[in-house]
Amino acid sequence: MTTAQTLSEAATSRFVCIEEGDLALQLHYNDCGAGAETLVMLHGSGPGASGWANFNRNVEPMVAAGYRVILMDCPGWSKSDPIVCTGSRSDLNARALKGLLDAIGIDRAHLIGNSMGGHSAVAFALANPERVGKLVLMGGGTGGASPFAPMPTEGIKLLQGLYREPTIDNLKKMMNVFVYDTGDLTEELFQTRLDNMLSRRDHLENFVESLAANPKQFPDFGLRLAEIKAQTLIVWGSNDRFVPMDTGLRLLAGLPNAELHVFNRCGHWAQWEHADRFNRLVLDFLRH
Ligand SMILES: O=C(O)CCC(=O)/C=C/C=C(\O)C(=O)O
Repeated sequence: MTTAQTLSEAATSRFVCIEEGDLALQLHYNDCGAGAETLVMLHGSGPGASGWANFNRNVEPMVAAGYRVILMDCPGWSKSDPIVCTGSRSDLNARALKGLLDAIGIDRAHLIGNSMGGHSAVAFALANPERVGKLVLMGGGTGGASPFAPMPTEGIKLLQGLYREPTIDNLKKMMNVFVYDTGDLTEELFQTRLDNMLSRRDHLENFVESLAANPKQFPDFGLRLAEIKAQTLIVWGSNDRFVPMDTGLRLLAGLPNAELHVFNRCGHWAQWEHADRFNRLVLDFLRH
C-alpha cells in the first residue's frame, strides 16, 4: 500500500491486461493510497501526456484526504499498449476504463478528467451510470464546435503539429499556449515531456494515423448530457486556448446537476496552474 509519504511514479506503477469486448490490451496505471472511495484521474491527449504527468500536483492531497487514486494511462499513451483509433476515442477510453475497473475490482469511482480525459469521463458516465460517483470535468467533457472560437483552436493546431513533428521547438510552442503564465514552465519540465514523447514514437505515429482516419476523435455529447445525473464540477481556465470556455458553458447547460468554476489567469491546465485552489475545490466538492 502506498501512503502520502511513499508516493512516486515508480512506487505506484502497475500493469493490467484487460478484455472488454473486442478490446484486449495491456494498460499501465498508477495505484496510489488506500481508502473506501476511489478517485480515477484521466489525462489529456497531448503528446507525452500520462496520468502522472498531468496530475502530479494533485495526487498527494487526494491520497492524504483518504482517497485511493487511480491514474489510468489511456490506450496509446505512456506505458499503455499502442492503438490506432478510427472511431470515438472518448468511447475507446471509456471501455478501457471499464476493463481496468473490472480487472482491479472497483465497482464505483469518482472521475476527474482533464481535456480528453473529461470527454472520456462523460463517455464512461453515459455507458456506465451506476459506476460513477461524482464527476470533475476540466477543460473538456464533450467535443463539438465552438460558436465563438475558430476551430480547430490554435492550441489544438499546435498539438497536432507536435505529433507530426515532435521537436523541442514545437513542444515549447505548444506548452507556451497551454498555460497562462509561461514563467512556470521549466527546462526540466520541457525535457521530461520531450523524453516521454520520444520514448514512444509508435504512440505519436498512431495518433497521426488515427487523425487521418477520423479527424473528429471526440464526438459531441451535447444531446445526451441530460442523461447524466451525477453531481458534476466543471472547471475551466478563462484563458484556455485549446478547448474554449464556451464548451464549459455548453456542459453547464446540458448537465442537470452541474456547477462551473472558472479560474482567471489560467489556461488549459487548471489542475496544475492553480493546483492548491483546484485541490481544495475538488476535495470540498467530493465531501459535500
Ligand atoms: O481535442 C480535444 O478536445 C482535447 C485536447 C486535449 O486533450 C489536450 C490535452 C493536453 C494535455 O492535457 C497534455 O498534453 O497534457
